[in-house]
Amino acid sequence: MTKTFGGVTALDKVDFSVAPGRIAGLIGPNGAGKSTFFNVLTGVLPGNGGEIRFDGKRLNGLQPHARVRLGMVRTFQKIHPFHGMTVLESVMVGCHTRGGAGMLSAMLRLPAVKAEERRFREAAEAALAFVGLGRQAQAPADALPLGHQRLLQIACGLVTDPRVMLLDEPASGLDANETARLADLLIAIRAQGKTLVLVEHDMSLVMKICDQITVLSFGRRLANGSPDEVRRNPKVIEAYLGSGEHRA
Ligand SMILES: Nc1ncnc2c1ncn2[C@@H]1O[C@H](COP(=O)(O)OP(=O)(O)OP(=O)(O)O)[C@@H](O)[C@H]1O
Repeated sequence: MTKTFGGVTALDKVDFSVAPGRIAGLIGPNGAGKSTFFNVLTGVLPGNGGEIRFDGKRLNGLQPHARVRLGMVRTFQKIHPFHGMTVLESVMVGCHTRGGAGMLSAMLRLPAVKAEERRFREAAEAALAFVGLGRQAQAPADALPLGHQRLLQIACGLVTDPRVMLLDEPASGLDANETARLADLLIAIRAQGKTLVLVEHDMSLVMKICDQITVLSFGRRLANGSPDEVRRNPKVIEAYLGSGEHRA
């Protein structure tokens, strides 16, 4: 994958792959290209070169919602809860990416729509229970503390029944206990056979749960391998020490 912004090469022929049912970490100092990578992968930004394949299917040129329908969802570092909605309603919004009933049927409230809404509600309740927010279902979404907001984001992704989840700094702002709970949750999601790709600055979390780690630096792939291989790689140590971001 290659992506340029004017004269800046944010991604320079970055090679990345992850097998089903694995957790991949994408790390690198500030400005390394991690967010750009997610943006091109999800179709928010067009790439300038390269190819994206998902389960053998070429994704280049597909709109973001089409990629979600194929089973690729993303959570964002910045949280934008739906104002005026409950936690449960927020998760139900995500269900509409997999809904079958059309807009007209929805407006006429045909029986098929009611049945679908019931299915959405059940799926949303199951996703909330899975992330540990079952008891908060009726709370206003924007009143949740940050740790719960992050779990809500994950529930919103899970309810679409994705095959791959791209998580943008899921531990950002969490304390040690909340991060430990998040680690358990991500491992439980992997146990369901789902694939996770994690952009994260919390090195202890990345080292603990990732099966593989790719390190970006100045838009290039600096290293790729197991947590142990990456931790011992002198180029990685230098990139982090040089950036003053050594938080391992
Ligand atoms: N929309 C844009 N227009 C111009 N340059 C951009 C744009 N988005 C990113 N860049 C540049 O591309 C490079 C990679 O940025 P990116 O945000 O992808 O890095 P990052 O690894 O996600 O950083 P961080 O850890 O700080 O989020 C940087 O040099 C950045 O300034």
